[in-house]
Amino acid sequence: MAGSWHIGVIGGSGLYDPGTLDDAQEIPVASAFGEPSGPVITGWLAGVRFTFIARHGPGHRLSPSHVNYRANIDVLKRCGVTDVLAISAVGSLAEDIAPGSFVAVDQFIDRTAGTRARSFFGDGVVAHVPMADPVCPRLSALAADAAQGAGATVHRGGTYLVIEGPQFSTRAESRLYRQWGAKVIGMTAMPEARLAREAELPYALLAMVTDYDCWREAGESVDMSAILKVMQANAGLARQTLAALAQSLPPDRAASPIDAALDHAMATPRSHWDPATSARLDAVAGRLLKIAP
Ligand SMILES: CSC[C@H]1O[C@H](OP(=O)(O)O)[C@H](O)[C@@H]1O
Ligand SMILES: Nc1ncnc2[nH]cnc12
Repeated sequence: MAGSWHIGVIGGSGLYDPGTLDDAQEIPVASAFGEPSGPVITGWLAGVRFTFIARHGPGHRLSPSHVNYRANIDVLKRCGVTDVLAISAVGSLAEDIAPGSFVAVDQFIDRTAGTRARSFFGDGVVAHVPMADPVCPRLSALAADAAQGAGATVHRGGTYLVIEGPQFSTRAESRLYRQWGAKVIGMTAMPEARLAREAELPYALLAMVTDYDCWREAGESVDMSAILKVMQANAGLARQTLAALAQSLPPDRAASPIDAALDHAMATPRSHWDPATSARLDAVAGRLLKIAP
């Protein structure tokens, strides 16, 4: 069934506000999963609704390990977002992916420490969603086209290696990740992408390349001051990408298979759902809760 687009944007390092949105307002949205990273801003661009949240919060006070990824996705779902576009600063693991360019990521390798809450499920309601293709190809292509239209150099496809951080990698790690075929490295895409899938939200990630990490022979290492310079230049381009995306979205949003990701994922029959857990899942699994058990 076709409907309207409502794009949720998660702004990463350097992107702490969405730029000018028509009718922008901060809306109070509480999550059953705790505090989101910061204010939720909603508004319009070219007649398309956008709702924005800054991943590290105002003033970048949350480290990658302390972002409440569940609350962020849950509040976007509660706002009625249909699709999530994540924007992230990353290091490049490939010579041809230069700082300043963008990568429309299509795969992830998760090397986080396992301490981040990475599922909405458990506690008496068990689900296993497929993650073989973690990125929505439609949203990713639209975002890549929009970034290109805004003037960015865009690489389509590439694996994002997610480390726990907050320290950058050692050279041995960085070189190992290249052997694994990863193209970019960052600290935040997991569990964000997993949670978006559980919430039946098509997810795409536009990675803004800020550095070459530390794998190159020349001996340079990653340096926050160099990263900050690239991030400042990229933030404007990211906002222009949102404007270009709004202009280019098809007028109607055709349904995506990801909108029904939970259909074949539930291990626990509805009759056995824990009542407290199902109350917390009123947004994430709201579609299933509306169907008679
Ligand atoms: C500022 S460099 C390290 C920092 O930037 C990235 O965050 P985000 O994905 O939110 O843009 C990276 O993952 C680290 O958290
Ligand atoms: N080299 C790098 N490693 C991890 N996260 C990053 N974010 C930006 N550059 C990065």
